[in-house]
Amino acid sequence: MTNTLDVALVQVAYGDDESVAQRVDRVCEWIQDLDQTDLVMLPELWAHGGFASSTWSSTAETLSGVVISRLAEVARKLSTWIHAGSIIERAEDGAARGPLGRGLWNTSVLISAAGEIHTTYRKIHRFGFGEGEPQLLEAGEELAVASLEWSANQTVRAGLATCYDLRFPELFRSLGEQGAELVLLPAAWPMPRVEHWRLLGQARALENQAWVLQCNTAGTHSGVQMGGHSRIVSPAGEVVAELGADEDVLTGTLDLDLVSRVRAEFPVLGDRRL
Ligand SMILES: O=C(O)CCC(=O)C(=O)O
Repeated sequence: MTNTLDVALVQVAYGDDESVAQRVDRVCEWIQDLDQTDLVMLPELWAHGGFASSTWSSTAETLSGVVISRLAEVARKLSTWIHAGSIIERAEDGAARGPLGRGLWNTSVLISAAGEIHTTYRKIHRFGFGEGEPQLLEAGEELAVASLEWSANQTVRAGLATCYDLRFPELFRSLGEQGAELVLLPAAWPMPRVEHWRLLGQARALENQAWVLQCNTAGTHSGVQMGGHSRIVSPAGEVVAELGADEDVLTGTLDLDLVSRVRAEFPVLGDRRL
């Protein structure tokens, strides 16, 4: 039996006039209307706003807040894994607040088909060159590789990375060393650099011989036009499917056995000099 994973990447568009609560309602309804799939994926900070940094501290929530609770409910109802994209995570009362003492992170959350939080990943590389994320958010310090199982003998090891992380190949290499055959990358990547997004997504897939799912944001918010072009890239670095710039859903079926076939046919990873 072949090991396949059906995926739906939800490229959410938003502006400045929709509240977080309205967007959560809209996106949860949208996911429930999708055809049955094994994994639904959302963009980085789709609820809190990728570049809405002036409101992050007021809209931030804990992992048991509204965004994740609502998506967990949907995952349970549909019996589907949901990669929630990321949220601005606020530390629980009394929990460690990180070196800046802010207690806020850009955290990706993978929810199982049973509606449980399965894996979290706090974005390691903060974007903004001293402003925005590095000023307001703590940096993540731990890699995350999750084992997903969606039916008998259907499994994959998936590494988590977020947006700007795409520019740091050593992170992806480390995920591969921990067994990642697939990388899940939600983003709020701007239109002016969309060619970097496309080039680097293919490079990360090709050099690690792993599937890469890039789920970006659409629309314009906080004065920044988002790039869209969510895509599915194969372990051979080929773009299997790609969206345009508008709000849309990208669906596809990943042949997970392709990872071992590509690695056996062209065993470049074995020639590394450490
Ligand atoms: O690296 C880039 O060009 C965009 C990164 C970014 O927008 C982010 O990490 O939020």
